[in-house]
Amino acid sequence: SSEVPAAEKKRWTLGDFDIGKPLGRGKFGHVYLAREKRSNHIVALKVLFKSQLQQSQVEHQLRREVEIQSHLRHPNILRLYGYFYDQKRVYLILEYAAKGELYKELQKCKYFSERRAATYVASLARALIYCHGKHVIHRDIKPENLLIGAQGELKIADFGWSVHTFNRRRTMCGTLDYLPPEMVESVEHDASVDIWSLGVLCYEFLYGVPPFEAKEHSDTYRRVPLLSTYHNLFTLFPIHRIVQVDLKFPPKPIVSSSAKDLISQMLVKDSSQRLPLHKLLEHPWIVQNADPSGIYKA
Ligand SMILES: CC(C)NC(=O)[C@H]1CCC[C@H]1Nc1nc(Nc2ccc(C(=O)N(C)C3CCN(C)CC3)cc2)ncc1C(F)(F)F
Repeated sequence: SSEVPAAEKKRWTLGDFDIGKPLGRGKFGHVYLAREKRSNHIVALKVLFKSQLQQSQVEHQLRREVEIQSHLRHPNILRLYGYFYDQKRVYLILEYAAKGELYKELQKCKYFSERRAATYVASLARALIYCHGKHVIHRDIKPENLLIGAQGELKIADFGWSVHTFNRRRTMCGTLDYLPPEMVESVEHDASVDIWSLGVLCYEFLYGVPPFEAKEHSDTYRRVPLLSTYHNLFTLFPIHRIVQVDLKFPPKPIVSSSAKDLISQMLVKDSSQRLPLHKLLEHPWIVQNADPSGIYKA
């Protein structure tokens, strides 16, 4: 296919694109469907306002996101083809995920079948093995950061909180739902933080709610960025339930003990004891339920 040339080789401008319908709002601006005129390649154009980036002091995070995501090439990682900017805005040229946002699909279905959940978890594990192999930790794996490609395959997007492990960060990041104990206690953390978050995600795929969610207010604080949750931290969010890992499985919906076994091996406080990702791919629940293509066929 006429691949969109890599970021470093080309100076992009807005004139290179026909802008289509808005796809929705991201954290710092709108996302539009767009077509690159020369190649007719369909992309998503994420428009970020410099003023908002400055007042939130996330420029360095954006630079890191662009640097990291533009060098990753994996079927389950959303491509970042390039970027450009003008007086007021920064534009990210991103892969268009035709089937949209996973969290909306999860809200619509309430929860996924074991086959669908296992297929998604296996493809995310393969993407994370690839990232960790390049010393990249995502650190913010959650439904809101996952998109669905044209064939139904999952795409990890939004590397805004990812880091290259050589310069490990101790900053608080991501919404609390998915933070593993060592990050809640903000001690040194490594790639195993992504294993914890994948365990939380697997639980949420199967039950429709994350394992350590506060029962009360669960709709209000849900899906709001860390900042407001952080402010309500000691009222809204039971971080003690994360640090003590009091993992409970509701009676409904009925979930196989094999799935519970896998989740219990990932949501382990001691990060060195969490099931390694390559072992996850050999777990009976994954082997028996995940579609090897990473594509969930209804
Ligand atoms: C990971 C990150 C945190 N999330 C985001 O950036 C979000 C913020 C807004 C959109 C999305 N960003 C992207 N979205 C797509 N595809 C897409 C999205 C939505 C729909 C959809 O359901 N509608 C248009 C529906 C159609 C029906 N009507 C009724 C509602 C909207 C269909 C396709 N591809 C690439 C991106 C990307 F990431 F490259 F920008």
